[in-house]
This record gives sequence, structure tokens and C-alpha cells, in this order.
Amino acid sequence: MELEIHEISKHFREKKTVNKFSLKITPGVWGLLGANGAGKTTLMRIIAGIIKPTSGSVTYNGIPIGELQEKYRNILGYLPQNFGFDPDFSVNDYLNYIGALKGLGAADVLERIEDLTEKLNLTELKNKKITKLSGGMKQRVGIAQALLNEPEILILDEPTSGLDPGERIRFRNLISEFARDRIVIISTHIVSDVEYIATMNAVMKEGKLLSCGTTADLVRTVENHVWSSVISIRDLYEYDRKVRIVNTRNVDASRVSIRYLAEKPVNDSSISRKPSLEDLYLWMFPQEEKEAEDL
Ligand SMILES: Nc1ncnc2c1ncn2[C@@H]1O[C@H](COP(=O)(O)OP(=O)(O)OP(=O)(O)O)[C@@H](O)[C@H]1O
Repeated sequence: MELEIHEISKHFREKKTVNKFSLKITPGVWGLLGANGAGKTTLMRIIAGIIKPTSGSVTYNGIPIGELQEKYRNILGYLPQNFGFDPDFSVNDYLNYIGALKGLGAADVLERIEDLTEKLNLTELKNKKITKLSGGMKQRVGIAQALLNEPEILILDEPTSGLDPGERIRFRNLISEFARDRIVIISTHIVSDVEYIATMNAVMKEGKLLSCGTTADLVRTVENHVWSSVISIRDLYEYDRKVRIVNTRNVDASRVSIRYLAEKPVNDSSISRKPSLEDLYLWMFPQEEKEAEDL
């Protein structure tokens, strides 16, 4: 099973939203990381066959997805960033409707809905109208519809937005279990959501593939660039100007412990720390605010 992206470009007027992007995607969980506007959604919509690239192609087991048509749609699950639904639909109606669209038999749909609503903690909400649900609940319904046909290729665009920490953990477990022998592509800028489940990560910047590898491979780039130090609270502002502070933790009324990124330690008390994917992300995208929430 191999999904191959060959030199994909997508231009909107003169803007190169995706720029000669190539990647071979094998089974496992792939994290697609990048700042806002990096082109992740556009690339995912191309992989899902929703929009056509300006140039390049996507092949599945060597066959262009455009030629596979319905066969490709039948093995695909897709969670768009904003998914639409009829306002009158209850969770159950909606999932049944998606099941019918995907050509699943009634008994299979019933079984899948039972299983997914339980795993996504939606059982109690099955008869509620989707419009009445919170953002996180709606997102879980979106994840359920993407998984309904047990797709070989699952594309999830920002799947964890709106989920609370408990739901994020449940989501990660569900995806890890599901991903065996399947391709799962997850775009996010909440790095901690893919850090522990992604087999591979592709980092995208300004439409291009910046780097690609396992989490361990990628974080090696920032080895010896991650430090921690206990400093006086009074000096925090000065440190913030000198180095990229990843996080801070109060030690007592006058001191704070900082984790920071720098090529060299900036004081004698700094201790070298094991880098995480989030450190790498902030190193590559220094303009990005720290968005990951500590779980
Ligand atoms: N249909 C379109 N017409 C014109 N420009 C577009 C269109 N779709 C995307 N763009 C532009 O392409 C760029 C990349 O957008 P895209 O949504 O793919 O990025 P992203 O990495 O998913 O960002 P985010 O995380 O904010 O969703 C943006 O500048 C966006 O305005």
C-alpha cells in the first residue's frame, strides 16, 4: 500500500500555495506539520481528490487517483477542517447518511456506529441534533464519519481542534489502534497530538516539504539546542528577548524555571534537555506562538 505525491503544485492566482511537493506515504500515522497558511489543507484536499493540483499527480499503488475515482473514494476517510451537515440531522441520522453515501450495508453501518460512538464517547449523544452539540462533540462526530467505512487511507485535517485533554487522549488511542496496516495523515499545529502516535512526520513551510522523518530523526536537528535554567523573575523579560522561551514554570516567589531554545547556553546554570517535537517545531517556526496545551 503506497500513496505517492509526485511534484504537486497548486497555485491560486500567482500564489504558490503548494510548491513542488513530493512524498511517498507508506502505512502508519503521518503527522503533517506546519504553521497557519503553510498549505496543509490545500495539500490534504488534493490528496483526498477534492481539488485538482495545478501540476503533479497523486497515485495510489501506482495508479493516479483521478483514474481510480469511486474505488478511491470507497477506501478514503476524510475529516475536513469544517464539515457540513443538514441542520436537522441527529448524530445517528448523520452517520447513517454517510454510511449510505459510502455504500455500506445497513447491518455494517449499525455495527460501525455502535463501535465508533462508544469509542468516541458519543453513545449518549446519538439522538441529539448535531447543531445542539459543542465544538468538541461535533468534531468527534466528524472523526466518526471519517472512520465509518474503515478506510485504508484516512485524512484528518486538524482533528483535535476543540477536543479537551481527555478526548485528545482517547482520540490518539483510537487512531493508534486503527492505523495498523493503514495510512493515516493528520495535519495539526498542536504538535503534542502527533508526537507520540506519528510513525513519520512531514514538515511543510510555504508550500514546500521542509523535512521528513521519524520523530526521533527530526528532533535530532535540535539536539544540544534545548536548555533549562532557573532564573530570577526580574530577568525574564531580558531572557525572552535573547532566546526562544518554550515554557516557564514558577519555582518560588522570585524565581522561574525556563525551557529555552538556543545554539549555546546563555548562562552557567543551564542544563541541556532532551528535545521534543514541539521544540523542533518552535525552532523551525519561531514566529508561531506555543499552541500546544500541556496534557
Ligand atoms: N481557494 C483558495 N483561493 C485562494 N487562496 C487560497 C485558497 N485556498 C487556500 N488559499 C491560500 O493558500 C494558503 C494556504 O492555505 P491552507 O489552508 O492550505 O494552509 P494551512 O497550512 O492549512 O493553514 P491553516 O492551518 O491556517 O488551515 C493561504 O494563504 C490561503 O489563503
